[in-house]
Amino acid sequence: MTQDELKQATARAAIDYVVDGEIIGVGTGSTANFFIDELAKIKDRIKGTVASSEATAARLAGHGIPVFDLNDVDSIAVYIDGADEINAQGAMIKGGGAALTREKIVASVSKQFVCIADGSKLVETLGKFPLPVEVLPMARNAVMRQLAALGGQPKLRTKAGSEEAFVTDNGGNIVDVAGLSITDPVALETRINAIVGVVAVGLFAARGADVCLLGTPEGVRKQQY
Ligand SMILES: O=C[C@H](O)[C@H](O)[C@H](O)COP(=O)(O)O
Repeated sequence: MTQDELKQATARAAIDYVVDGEIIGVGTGSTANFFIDELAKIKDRIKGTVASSEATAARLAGHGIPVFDLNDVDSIAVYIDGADEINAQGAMIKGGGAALTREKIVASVSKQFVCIADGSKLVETLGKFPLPVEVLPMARNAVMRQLAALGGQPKLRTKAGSEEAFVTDNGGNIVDVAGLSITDPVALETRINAIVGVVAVGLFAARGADVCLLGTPEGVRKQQY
């Protein structure tokens, strides 16, 4: 099976977690896109969605699925999203697609977090994938110095094929921190959150996944935390 087929299988399995008549939180990225396409097939069963990025909102709307502003919603039954890495405890690195801040907000108000990922995302220790951190543009160099002091190698994310800083949906920049071996994800998340100028860190550990649906050649493996 190709990686895309594994992503599609896990996205399909996530439909079992959709709660009828409720609002569903929807993540960002290639795996989340497969989920959106599956959700479109049962769109009449749900009240609507809250999107974690402009790209996700556009794809949902393209399928005719209602997208609500988070401020107009009281509760979200379940949040379904991919990950760049996930460990055996359900802690994740996210933000490869630069959507980490809105993803974290939507996840934080959702009753359940279902991570959908192909098997390559399961790791023993988080950190091989450079850790994305969203920063306010005026603070990026100051924040990068502090991230270097934590032992990582921070690098400003640039627009594809350009030297210009990449700009998120929120007007922020992204710093990717390589070289971290994250043995205590909750502690590092707390430490980076405390740096002034950081908008959000792509460590989802204090609020990790409740369930992971991992696509493997032997089928979709379910892990509950
Ligand atoms: O910002 C992007 C998100 O955190 C994604 O969930 C993450 O990058 C995984 O994306 P993909 O499903 O494309 O591997």
